[in-house]
Amino acid sequence: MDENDWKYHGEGNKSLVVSHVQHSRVLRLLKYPCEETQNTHQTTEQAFQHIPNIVDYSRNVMKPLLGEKYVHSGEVVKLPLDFVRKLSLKIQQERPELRCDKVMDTFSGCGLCLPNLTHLSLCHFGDHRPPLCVEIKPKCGFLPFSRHATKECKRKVCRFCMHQHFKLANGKWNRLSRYCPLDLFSGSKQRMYIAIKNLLEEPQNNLKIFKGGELIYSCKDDAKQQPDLNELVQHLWPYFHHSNGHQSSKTVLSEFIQVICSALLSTGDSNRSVEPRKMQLSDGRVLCEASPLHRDLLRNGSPGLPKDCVLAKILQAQMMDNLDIEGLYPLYKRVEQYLEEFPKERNRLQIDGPYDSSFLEKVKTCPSEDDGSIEYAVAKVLQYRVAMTAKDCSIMITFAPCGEDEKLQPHLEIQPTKSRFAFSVSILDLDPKPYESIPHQYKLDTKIVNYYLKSTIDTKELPPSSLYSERQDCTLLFHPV
Ligand SMILES: O=P(O)(O)O[C@@H]1[C@@H](OP(=O)(O)O)[C@H](OP(=O)(O)O)[C@H](O)[C@H](OP(=O)(O)O)[C@H]1OP(=O)(O)O
Ligand SMILES: Nc1ncnc2c1ncn2[C@@H]1O[C@H](COP(=O)(O)OP(=O)(O)OP(=O)(O)O)[C@@H](O)[C@H]1O
Repeated sequence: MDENDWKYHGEGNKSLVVSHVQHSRVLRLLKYPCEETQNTHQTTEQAFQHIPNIVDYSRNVMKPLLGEKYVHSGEVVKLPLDFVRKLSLKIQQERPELRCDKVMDTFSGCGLCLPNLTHLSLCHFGDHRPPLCVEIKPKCGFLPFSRHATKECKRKVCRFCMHQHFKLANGKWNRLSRYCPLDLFSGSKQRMYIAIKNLLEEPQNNLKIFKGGELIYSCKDDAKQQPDLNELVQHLWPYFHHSNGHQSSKTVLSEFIQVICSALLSTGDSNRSVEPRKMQLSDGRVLCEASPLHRDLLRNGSPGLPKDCVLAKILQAQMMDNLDIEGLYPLYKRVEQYLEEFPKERNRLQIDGPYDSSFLEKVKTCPSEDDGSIEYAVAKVLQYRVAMTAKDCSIMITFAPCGEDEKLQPHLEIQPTKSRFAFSVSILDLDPKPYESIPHQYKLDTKIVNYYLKSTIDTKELPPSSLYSERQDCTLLFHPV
C-alpha cells in the first residue's frame, strides 16, 4: 500500500473517504473526536467492532429493505498502520476546516473498501466526456402521522424545514435552504424540479456534484460564500450542448435537473410500456407548509413515487418510524428499565447487533399494537433505528452520455433533444445508528420544534400571500421535464 496511490475524496461526521488514483475504489476510514485519540486501545477496539458491524448492517438489514441494486456494502480491509499514518498526514491540508474537529483513525488499520460510486461501472462507450455524479442527502421525506406527536406544527412543517431555523441560529449555516424534502419525495416532476433547483442554490451538506470523480460543486468551506452556478454551467455545458443551437445556462441547468429527476424516479426498466405501480401517501403527509412553493402547485396533489424507484425505497424505510420520537421514547425507557434488571438479555434482544437475518426479522415482524411486552418495545426501537439510517443516507446518481446504439443499457433520455445517458443509482452511508443516541434524538426534536415555533411566530401573523412572496418569487418558469 502506497499513500501516493490514494487521494482525499470527502468526509462526513463519522468517516473520511480516500479514492484510488487509478482503480475505481475508495477506502472509508472512521473518524474520532480529538480527545478520544488519547485512548488508542479503546478506539482500536471500537473500530474492530464497528467496521464489521457497518458491513453486516448494510448487507443484512438495509440491502434487503432498500433493494439489491442500490446498495454496495463493501468489505472490511486491514491496512498497514504505516500506510494509514502517512495517508492521514498527506490528506490533512485538503480537509475542510469545518470537519477538522475530528481526526482520522490511524490506530486500528481497519477500514472499508467500496466501489467508487462517482464512476460508472458500465464500460464507458468510448465517449470522451467523464461521468457526472450527483450526490443528494435527501433527509426525511414525510410528516409524522403518529398520534404521539404532540405539537401541531410537526404535522404541518417538515423536520428539515424546521431544523433550518435552528441550524441558522446555531451558526451551522449562514442562509436558509429553500430545499424541502417533501417536494423531492413528492413524485411530482414540477415539485422535484424546484427541490433540486433549491439544492443547487444552497447545497449545504445535501448536494455535491462530481465530474470524473472530482468534486466540482458543493457548499464552500467558507460557508459565507455561495458556490458559483455559472462555473457549474461551464462544466455541464459539454454534456447538454446540442447540434441544433446554442444552449442558454438556464436550458443547460434545466436539462441537468431533468436527468436527476428521471434517475430518481427510474425503476431501472427503461423499456417498460405500462405505468409502474405507485407508492401513494395521503396529502396530509406530503405537503409541508414551509415549502416555498406556491400553494396552488402544492394543492395539485401528489402523483406518488413509482414503487421501486430509489426515493420510494428510502421513504418506505424512513416511515418505519411510525410512532415519532415522542411515541418511541417511552418504549426506549421500557427497554432501558428491562436491561437494568436483566443486563444479560442485551445480547438476546440484539440491541447492539449482531446485524444478521434474525435482526431483520425482528424489524420486519413487529406487532402492530403494543401488548406491553419487551419484545414489542425492542422491535419498535430497532425499527426506529433503521428509519434513522434511511433519514440520513445519501443517493448517488452517476451518468455519462451514451449513443443510440447502446439501447440495451439502462439509460435516460431527455426530450425533445433525445440526449441519452447511461446511468447508475446507489445509496450510501447506511451505517447503524446507535441505540444510545435515542435520548439525544428526543431532546433535539424538542429543541428544533420549540425554536421553530419561537422564531416563526412573527412571520406567522403575515397573510400567506406576503409570506410566500417574501420567501421566494413565485413567478417561476417551469420547463417541461
Ligand atoms: O440529526 P440530524 O438530522 O441533524 O442528522 C445528522 C446530520 O446532520 P444534518 O442535519 O444532516 O446536517 C449529520 O451530518 P453533518 O455532520 O451535519 O454533515 C450526521 O449525518 C449525523 O449522523 P452521525 O451522527 O454522523 O451518524 C446526523 O445525525 P443522526 O440524527 O442521523 O444521528
Ligand atoms: N462508495 C463511495 N464512492 C464514492 N464516494 C463516496 C463513497 N462513499 C462515500 N463517499 C463520499 O464520501 C463522503 C463521506 O462519506 P459518508 O457520507 O459515508 O460519511 P459519514 O461520515 O458517514 O457521513 P455522515 O456525516 O452522514 O455521518 C460522501 O459524502 C461521499 O461524497
